[in-house]
Amino acid sequence: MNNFKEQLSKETSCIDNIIEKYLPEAKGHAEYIKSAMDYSVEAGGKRIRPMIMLETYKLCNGTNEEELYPFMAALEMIHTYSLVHDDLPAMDNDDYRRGKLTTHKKFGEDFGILAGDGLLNLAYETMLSAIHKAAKTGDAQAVLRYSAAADVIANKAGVDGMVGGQSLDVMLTDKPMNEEQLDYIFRLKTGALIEAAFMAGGIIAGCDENVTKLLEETGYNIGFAFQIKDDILDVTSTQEVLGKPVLSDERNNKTTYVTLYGMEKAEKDTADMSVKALETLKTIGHNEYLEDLITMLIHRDR
Ligand SMILES: CC(C)=CCC/C(C)=C/COP(=O)(O)OP(=O)(O)O
Ligand SMILES: C=C(C)CCOP(=O)(O)OP(=O)(O)O
Ligand SMILES: [Mg+2]
Ligand SMILES: [Mg+2]
Repeated sequence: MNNFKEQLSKETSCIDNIIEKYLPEAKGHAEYIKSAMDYSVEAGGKRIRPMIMLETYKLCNGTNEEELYPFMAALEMIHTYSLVHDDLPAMDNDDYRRGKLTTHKKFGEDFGILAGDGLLNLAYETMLSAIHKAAKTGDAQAVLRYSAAADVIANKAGVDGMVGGQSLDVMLTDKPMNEEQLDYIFRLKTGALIEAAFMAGGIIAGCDENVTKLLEETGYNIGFAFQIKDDILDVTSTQEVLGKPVLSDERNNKTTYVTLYGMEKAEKDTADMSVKALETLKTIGHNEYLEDLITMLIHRDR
């Protein structure tokens, strides 16, 4: 595990460097919004989505890592935009994220909204540009793989994915929530992008539809467990460790996995879903680092 921690910190900074290259240079008339976009992404974050994409690519025997970079950056941009908007006064109204002031607190609410818009659009610009580049070289197979990955990412981020999950989450704030509704919210607001990370890594490596299905299933279990753990940490951690306010769910009168099922079941289900994910993954192949990463996610403290 110590070796894993070292590798994790190295890989996280590698991914930081990869993402940075796709961010805008803050200058000209759009300097302020570009600074807000850069600030939001560069504030930090665990980078687990691009990391999962990269490690799944390796698991599926991908051989040219660089082809994945625009898609890794795009997924982190989409994730970051979602956090910037989630923190807005109209939604969770949080002042801290990733150990720093939230984007709207630092740049104003107008630029919190615009920075999110800018990041979401930049994600598609980045993926389309990679697809166009492959088309120009005449590599039809690459165009097919890249466009299939972009299609999955777009769907999982959209109204039948993350946006849909967040919408029900917002609608049921201050209202009672049943198990089926909580399931829908967890599967979509958090699970969908994690599913996209696993699937896009596999698709770009060239895996077939059966493996893509297994990767989606893996992503579902990890994503769900990840959100349960987020609910647990909201009541057990501290702002210093988390980098974002604790007890945010309680303040917003939100039903969480912990309030609905209790802490004991929350802990157990996190562990069980993570084991399920590892079992599915093992039917595809072996990547020790990815397996350690999954185990780390349920034991994480931030
Ligand atoms: C379309 C949008 C805006 C999507 C946001 C999706 C999302 C997972 C937000 C964070 O959830 P959370 O509020 O439970 O987590 P945190 O504790 O990190 O704020
Ligand atoms: C989906 C959820 C629970 C929001 C936070 O995601 P992360 O915990 O991955 O946030 P960062 O590390 O990217 O800040
Ligand atoms: Mg929220
Ligand atoms: Mg929130």
